[in-house]
Amino acid sequence: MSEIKDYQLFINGEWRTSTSGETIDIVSPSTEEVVARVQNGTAEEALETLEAADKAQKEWKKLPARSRADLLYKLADEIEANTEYLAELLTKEQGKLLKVARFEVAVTASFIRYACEGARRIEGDIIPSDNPNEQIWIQKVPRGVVVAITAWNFPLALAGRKLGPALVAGNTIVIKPTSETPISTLELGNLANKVGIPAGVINILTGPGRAMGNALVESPITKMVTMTGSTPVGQQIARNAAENLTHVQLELGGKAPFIVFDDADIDAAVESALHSRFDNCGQVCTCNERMYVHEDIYDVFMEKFIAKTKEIKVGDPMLEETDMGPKVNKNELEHMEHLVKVSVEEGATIATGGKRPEGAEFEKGYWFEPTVLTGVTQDMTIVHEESFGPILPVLKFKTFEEVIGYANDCEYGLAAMVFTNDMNTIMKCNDELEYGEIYVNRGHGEQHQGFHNGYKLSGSGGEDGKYGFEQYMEKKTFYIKHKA
Ligand SMILES: NC(=O)C1=CN([C@@H]2O[C@H](COP(=O)(O)OP(=O)(O)OC[C@H]3O[C@@H](n4cnc5c(N)ncnc54)[C@H](OP(=O)(O)O)[C@@H]3O)[C@@H](O)[C@H]2O)C=CC1
Ligand SMILES: O=C(O)[C@@H](O)[C@@H]1OC[C@H](O)[C@H]1O
Repeated sequence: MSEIKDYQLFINGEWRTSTSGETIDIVSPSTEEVVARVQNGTAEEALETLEAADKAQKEWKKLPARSRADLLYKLADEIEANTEYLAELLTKEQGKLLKVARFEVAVTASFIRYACEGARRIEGDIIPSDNPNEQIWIQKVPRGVVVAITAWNFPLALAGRKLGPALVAGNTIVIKPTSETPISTLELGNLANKVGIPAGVINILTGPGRAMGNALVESPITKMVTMTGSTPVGQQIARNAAENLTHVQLELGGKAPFIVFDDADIDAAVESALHSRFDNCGQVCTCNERMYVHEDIYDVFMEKFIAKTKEIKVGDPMLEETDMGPKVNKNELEHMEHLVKVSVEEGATIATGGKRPEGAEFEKGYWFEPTVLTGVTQDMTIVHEESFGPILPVLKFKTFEEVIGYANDCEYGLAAMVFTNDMNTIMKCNDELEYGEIYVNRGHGEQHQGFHNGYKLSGSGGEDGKYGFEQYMEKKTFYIKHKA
């Protein structure tokens, strides 16, 4: 049994035990052991934190953006300097491979550094007026207090992705990590104090979204909510924020199609399809959630793909040789079993996987085999419901029109992946696929300078890059008339 660490709320630069007297156990997905306890914060503590963040923002926004960035560069350096410690916490709380957890820590620092590069690019406009002796200035100004609500699959990176641009723009932030995986995020509080980020600029509160989350979203002090998570919760947040017309930025669910045309580089497509489905146990928003393979190459493709899938080593995420760890919790594991059951009932065939692995090492933990379903038709549940796990339904197609129709037959619109070497096909996919992010001849994986933008029920507002940075600022228009 490993040591159980108790965490507190991080409010206005101080660690505080909640007056609720209640804690939430954080359970390792690999062992089912309690690895930490976090506070179940109260609505009163949410309000107190928002007030502290609001007060701190009045001073924080006066700092030159470059000075704000200097402090955040130091935070990024500290995150990097604590890679092993933070990575082990991520593996403990989320079950991700230690090598992927190290990548997540690096990405967290990288998200923050990328935001810091924007400190000298907060540009406005000076526009000539129709009136004599008058100018029009449009300035970009911070919104105020930003509430950031994050999901469990990349908890630390999602926090960095939001706090970076929020703080460089001159806002302060209250982060509410998911109750599933909050501990690596909570550690940011210690690092913020260490590098001298002023009290109240970064705050971290824990507690169930329906209580703590609601309290933060519904307050008029909150001037922006940025949330990453499921579509139903995103919709609820949008409803709760509507009362104050609070600006909301949502990164939600997905059901990415992975399309392999008959002229694709088959080996490259197999490799990308494999990683885009099974990395992080399939818990990535842009994952290959359904695969369409042209009938002319289906047999040769699937022989290679299924063989590679069977080679995936499921096991202890702390070990270098492991390829895939567990699902994050019991509910998610049971959701996998449910999806396979429904798929088979609807006529699908399990080509490989489909159940919990056997063996002493899998007695405890939320393990599921990498699963490929064939004989799938477009009307099946698994083609439309997000699995967010290691289950891949595969369908055949004949024509371009047919597969585009299948791909767009979806309530989500986050990401799509396409393998072809034909430029006309690529351009037609760009024109016709209803997705905010399209990957051509490669698997998923955003870059900071891009724009992570979900269509339809996959979100609103978008994140990353210059357009994501813009979300964290308001515009102020200034009409200035002077004496002739
Ligand atoms: N588009 C993207 O970039 C990404 C999308 N996702 C999506 O996230 C989902 C999985 O993540 P998961 O954490 O389960 O998502 P959830 O939607 O269950 O939770 C997301 C966050 O919202 C909080 N929350 C829940 N209810 C409310 C509420 N009423 N008001 C405010 N906050 C609330 C949760 O807190 P708590 O857990 O404490 O209740 C959590 O911090 C998948 O659908 C996946 O597609 C995941 C990663 C990236
Ligand atoms: O949120 C996700 O699932 C992805 O956007 C993921 O989060 C951080 C990584 O950089 C992305 O792969």
